[in-house]
Amino acid sequence: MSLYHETADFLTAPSNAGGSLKSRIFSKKDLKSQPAQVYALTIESCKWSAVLKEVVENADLLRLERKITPVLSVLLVHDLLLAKRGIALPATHGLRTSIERHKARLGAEFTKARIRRKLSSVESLKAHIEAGFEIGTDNSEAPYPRWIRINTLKTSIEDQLGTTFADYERAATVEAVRQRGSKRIFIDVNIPNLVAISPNIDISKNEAYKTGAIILQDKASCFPAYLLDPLPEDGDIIDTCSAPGNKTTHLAAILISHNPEVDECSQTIHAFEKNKGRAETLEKMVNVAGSQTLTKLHAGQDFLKIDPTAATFKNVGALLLDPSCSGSGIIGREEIPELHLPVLKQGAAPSKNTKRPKTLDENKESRKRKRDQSDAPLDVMVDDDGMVTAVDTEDELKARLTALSKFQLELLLHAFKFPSAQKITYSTCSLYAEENEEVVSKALNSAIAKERGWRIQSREDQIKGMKEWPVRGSLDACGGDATIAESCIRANKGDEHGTMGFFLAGFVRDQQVHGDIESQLLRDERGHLVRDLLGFPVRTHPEESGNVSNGVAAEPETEENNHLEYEEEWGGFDDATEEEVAQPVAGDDKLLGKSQQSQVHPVSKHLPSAVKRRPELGSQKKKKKRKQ
Ligand SMILES: C[S@@+](CC[C@H](N)C(=O)[O-])C[C@H]1O[C@@H](n2cnc3c(N)ncnc32)[C@H](O)[C@@H]1O
Repeated sequence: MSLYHETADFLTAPSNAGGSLKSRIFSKKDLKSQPAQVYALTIESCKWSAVLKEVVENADLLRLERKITPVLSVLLVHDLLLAKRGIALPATHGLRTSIERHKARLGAEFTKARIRRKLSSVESLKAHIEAGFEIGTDNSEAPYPRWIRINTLKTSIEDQLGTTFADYERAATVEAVRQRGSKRIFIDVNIPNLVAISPNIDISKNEAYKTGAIILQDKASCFPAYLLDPLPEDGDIIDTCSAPGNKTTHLAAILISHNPEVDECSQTIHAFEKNKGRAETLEKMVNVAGSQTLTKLHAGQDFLKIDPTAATFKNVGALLLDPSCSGSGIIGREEIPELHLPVLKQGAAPSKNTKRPKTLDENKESRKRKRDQSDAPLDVMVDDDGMVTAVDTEDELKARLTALSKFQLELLLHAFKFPSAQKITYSTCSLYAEENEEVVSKALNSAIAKERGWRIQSREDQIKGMKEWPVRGSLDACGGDATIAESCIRANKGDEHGTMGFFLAGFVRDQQVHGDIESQLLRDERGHLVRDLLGFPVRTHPEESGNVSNGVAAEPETEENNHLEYEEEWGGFDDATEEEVAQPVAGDDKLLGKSQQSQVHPVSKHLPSAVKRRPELGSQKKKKKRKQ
């Protein structure tokens, strides 16, 4: 099948799959063409389709070439007129010859289309298209604006408003930027340094984008790093599942916002990414964003396999968990730019192979229908790692969600084990309660959470923008616990806030209260426990509390204490995890219904409840590394 037929299939297929357009194209196994070529042709042809529709209609191509469908005509005429190498088919191929024999006529109509727009050259027409001005026939609201995070490691919001966005009209609401054909900017009220611009504008060719000064990142995807808010006293940070790196680089920007002197910042972000290919993307993103000096990449490393008590992680005070999930909250088909299809002129008989072309209104209707169908049962699920799973039945969906949630819980329980950790965020871009509130409830009910004093970060203890965010967790999915539901943060796909579907919860603990025994134990240079003659671990300050045998008597013997010794003997083998994963589920709703909209609590003056701690890192060593 040719590049043109394969691309036409993506443009006309009903959208009942999750995942972004990109992931659907790149994960399609039997694609004959290069996925990158299919993706580029889809996007570019849509962008140019208003002009190409005019060209094809005025050249009367559909009447003259009955075998060419409206979608194929847009794709082929796009390449004939605009691609460097023309139509990517052999010179004798039927599709190519049926377009090329009208080359002169199509070229003349293209020139007329440009002149009608009062543009002096093809270059100025290109600039006009890139700026998104050609969506004028449709002023309807698009479901999503384009969210852009200003990367404060490289620039400031003031600089960007004066340069990249200098000629944008300022919008007071996010609704105002969603209007197609507009050129507006909205400054977000919840997340600092975040803006939304009109959806038709392609910013990817802009210098600020290419240099990493601005980063395309959905508003909801900015929630986790903002909620975690790593402060200097939080020490090092772990991003457990990092690629492609949106949240890793956001963490770095927040770190520096609290430590304006980059050289003075002694904190490290440990960025784990299990998949080596994705780790390469992560590295590129970290470099482009300018956060490489703050980030230690653990490429190809599985976070679940690291020892939380290792000396390298002894200063880790905060962890961000954004694990693989079903990806059901990802904005899928809606991201495809509007496609204008040519129609046959009145009176002309439709060609044999051409279904009656739809009018613009009909197209809008069918797109709306396709969007509405996105809640219908899935036949394929594309997760946010691009993994495709066939899901024909409710049982298959359930099995997939069970597997994902088991992994997600395991990850969260592993994060609870870091001795100095006091803050954790857990997030997914899934709409399913199984991967969200239910994971949170199971984690809170786990033995390790209770032993180590982990609790959910209440809404009133959350950072301002998250406390004020109105969409909260599902009460049903939290087993009727209003405090937990209120503490959970959700973002709905397709509501008035213009975000992707997302879930987030914060966990905190007070080190003084839980009296973490591990931090009181003496370790040798390799991080192994130092033991006395009887084999008991020795405390760092034996004069205060004696050895651990005394400590055990003073503190109740816990599974965790036993666990510590066990881990020492067996090199980190962890038998508690499976047991904890098997904890019963709180609440048995299978799929999440409507998100709960709650009243905003009065602004509390309380500090986040996690007790702060000074990092103990040798900053000299790091300063050297950064200068290299
Ligand atoms: C949802 S994506 C992360 C998105 C990322 N946080 C961002 O904002 O750009 C999940 C990533 O976690 C990686 N991953 C999954 N399991 C992992 C594990 N056990 N350890 C480290 N990385 C893991 C996947 O390969 C995938 O790249």
